[in-house]
Amino acid sequence: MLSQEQYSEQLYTEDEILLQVKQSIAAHGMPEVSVEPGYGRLLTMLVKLTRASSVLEIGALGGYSGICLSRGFTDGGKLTSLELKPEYAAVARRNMELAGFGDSVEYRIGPAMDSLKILESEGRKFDFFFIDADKMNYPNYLEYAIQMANPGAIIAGDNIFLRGRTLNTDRNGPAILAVRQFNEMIAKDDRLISTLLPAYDGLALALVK
Ligand SMILES: C[S@@+](CC[C@H](N)C(=O)[O-])C[C@H]1O[C@@H](n2cnc3c(N)ncnc32)[C@H](O)[C@@H]1O
Repeated sequence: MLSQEQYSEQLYTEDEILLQVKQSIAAHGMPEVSVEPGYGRLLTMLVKLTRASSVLEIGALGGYSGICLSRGFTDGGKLTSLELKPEYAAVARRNMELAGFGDSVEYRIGPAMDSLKILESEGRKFDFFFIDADKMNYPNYLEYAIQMANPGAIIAGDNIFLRGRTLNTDRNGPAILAVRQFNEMIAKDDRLISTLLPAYDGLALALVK
């Protein structure tokens, strides 16, 4: 029997551009940990719904989520994408160009915490955040996002269940503790209106009041 996610996905026709992104990720020996297609479509919808024009992505990989986010832009928009590895950012940039978004993306290479500090010092503000990088820093990324949010901004955080490890009380490694802390912040912080979506590996969604 199909899982709920498999059932949902087989209703959609293959997306040639996103398929090409996945092929390039494999060809470069990169890990295939792009956002799940259903959440990619949700990112497009949310950017469009909120008419977000400045989007910050933490974790570019091969550009899959960058394309999904950019597809939501209405009258122009800019994606700032933070990526640790220059070789991954190069693949992401190429894929963004092939998807027609080469002129609307800016990559900042290096540890995202360093890039965030610089962006904050530049006074940058964003309408939309997609957090999808090293889990240890999820609480730090969330705090930066809240600080750099325009009112009404959306924050999305992927993989909040860590393939079940978040729920396993016998597992208490630093990344797991950090994601639990992130989820509690999302749920309890008075500056946010939020929910957690449990499909796939879990997606946290918050609106900054
Ligand atoms: C799950 S993948 C991102 C997937 C991408 N958002 C997508 O859906 O297409 C995580 C990415 O975060 C990057 N990353 C890991 N640690 C990082 C850090 N400290 N700063 C910036 N990027 C980091 C990895 O190199 C990897 O490309």
